[in-house]
Amino acid sequence: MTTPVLRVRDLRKTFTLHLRDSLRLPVLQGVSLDVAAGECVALVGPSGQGKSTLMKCLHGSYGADSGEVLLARDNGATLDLATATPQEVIQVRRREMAYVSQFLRVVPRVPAIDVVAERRVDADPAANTLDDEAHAAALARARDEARSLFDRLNVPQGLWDLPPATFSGGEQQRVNIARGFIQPATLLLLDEPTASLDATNRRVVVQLIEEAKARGTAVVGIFHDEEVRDAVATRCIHVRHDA
Ligand SMILES: Nc1ncnc2c1ncn2[C@@H]1O[C@H](COP(=O)(O)OP(=O)(O)OP(=O)(O)O)[C@@H](O)[C@H]1O
Repeated sequence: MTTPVLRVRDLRKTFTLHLRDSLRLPVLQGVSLDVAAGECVALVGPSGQGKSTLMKCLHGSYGADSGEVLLARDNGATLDLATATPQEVIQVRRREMAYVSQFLRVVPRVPAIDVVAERRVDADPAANTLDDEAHAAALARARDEARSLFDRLNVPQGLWDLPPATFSGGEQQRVNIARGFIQPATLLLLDEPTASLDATNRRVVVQLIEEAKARGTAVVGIFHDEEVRDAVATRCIHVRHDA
């Protein structure tokens, strides 16, 4: 078997509720899992058991009390996201790790097309030189790719050049999905990517996930929609407080 892209070892995470006499809430109590290239692991379990908390640990947003979150990097090194520095986390997020949350973090005044294209430009070495022409060419390429994703996700063309702040929930979610998928990643984290979508667009997202798996991306997701989960998951992992 090839080395997994992601190895989680005995991960423990406790929240301390400072407004409630420092009450300690142990959420992850020894989670271990491996995810290989091309696999899609679905996190399942009742509400409040720690699925989103685990995703945030995998994304390097939360540290842990103990345990490891080992990501195999493109350069052959391994990074422990549980103890990585903010700079290391930012670096792997640029090219190797993508996260699609349920909600879009909207940047005021940036048009939808650039919310998506920027993610690609940030990851493109050709765009990050002092050469203005190379940067402009990379931006033009990224915008073309963003347009084709918007097309597939049925985002109305009239919205492409508008900032997404006023878009509907489903429209914002599709911008978020396009942003998450435009840059091929080693590890793709999906937190309810189809929550606000209609059946047609759910099918497009299923196709995008299948294409990512076929490229060798390791996918971890929370999918409350069982039809989507059944279509994409190669395995389910139960997340429970007493795991
Ligand atoms: N930042 C936080 N501070 C304190 N407690 C938190 C924090 N985030 C989550 N929790 C608590 O941790 C527990 C797990 O929450 P989490 O959101 O990970 O569950 P979940 O399994 O994703 O739930 P759902 O399926 O409802 O989204 C819950 O009891 C929640 O109240």
